[in-house]
Amino acid sequence: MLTVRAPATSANLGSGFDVFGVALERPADVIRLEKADRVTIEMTGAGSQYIPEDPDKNTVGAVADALDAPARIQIDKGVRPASGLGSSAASAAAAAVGLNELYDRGYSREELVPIAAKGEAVVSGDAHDDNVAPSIMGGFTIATEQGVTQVDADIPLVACLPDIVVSTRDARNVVPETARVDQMVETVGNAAALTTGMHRDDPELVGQGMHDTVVTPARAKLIDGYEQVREAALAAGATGVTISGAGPTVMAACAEDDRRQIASTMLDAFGERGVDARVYQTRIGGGAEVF
Ligand SMILES: Nc1ncnc2c1ncn2[C@@H]1O[C@H](COP(=O)(O)OP(=O)(O)OP(=O)(O)O)[C@@H](O)[C@H]1O
Ligand SMILES: N[C@@H](CCO)C(=O)O
Repeated sequence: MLTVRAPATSANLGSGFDVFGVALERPADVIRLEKADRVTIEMTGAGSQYIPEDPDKNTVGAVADALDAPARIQIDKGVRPASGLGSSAASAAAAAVGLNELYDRGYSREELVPIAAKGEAVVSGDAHDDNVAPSIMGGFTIATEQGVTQVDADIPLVACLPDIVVSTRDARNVVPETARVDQMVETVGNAAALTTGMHRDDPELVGQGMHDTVVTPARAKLIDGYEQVREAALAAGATGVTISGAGPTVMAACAEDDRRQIASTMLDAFGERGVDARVYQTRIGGGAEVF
């Protein structure tokens, strides 16, 4: 049996809607695979009771189809579904990397990105690459129609996951259809600052570049306590705060020394709203690993 660990990811980072993503050092999905006559899926772990084992409804089923690689697939979820931490993408990424190796298909990591994205299409209707790209390739990724650009980066992060469910499908329905030119100018500036910050491992520049006035305010309404948690994290030293992916996870960038304080402050702020939450003190990490 082959074992693959694929990390949770955070897409968008504010200014990079549907383009930017980072791999997180933790949490992660772990899947085990062996060749079989047909695809079967067994799920355990965080939120696994809510995830269909039917290959037509699970992200890994679409990936196995795309690679023509039937297998018995056991998935241990470290990433809760509908979290904003790329839960569905982590399984798809792990399956793409693992089945490519199991069946010796010979695809590069970059070539596996659109294959894993077929799994994402099963759950959200769209084959966007911004979670599967970092889960497969690690670091900071810029996914466009031209392909994926990857940069290794080291930025401390705090991911605070409230006990609220926001599906990607619902969160996409509230995205505004248009933006003003002044918002476009601001977004380009912030995205450029963030990209430069990733190259320099500079949490200040990354945090500054996470600011977004187009998509994030519309989605914040789906997350009870978002504004309070954001303000509390900034007051505790976060360099930037935004919604992770489609939410409800709230993501803060910070300096290493401030991470612990920011984590407890974010938990307290959700607690004051009566919302249970869990927090990951994490950082940008590597992509899927085969054992
Ligand atoms: N292997 C899988 N792992 C997780 N969720 C899956 C899987 N296969 C299918 N799903 C379904 O995908 C949905 C969760 O995916 P969704 O994209 O909404 O959340 P997410 O991946 O945590 O968030 P985001 O993409 O915003 O970071 C759930 O309805 C779940 O049942
Ligand atoms: N870019 C996507 C990521 C979620 O899968 C979104 O924010 O809708």
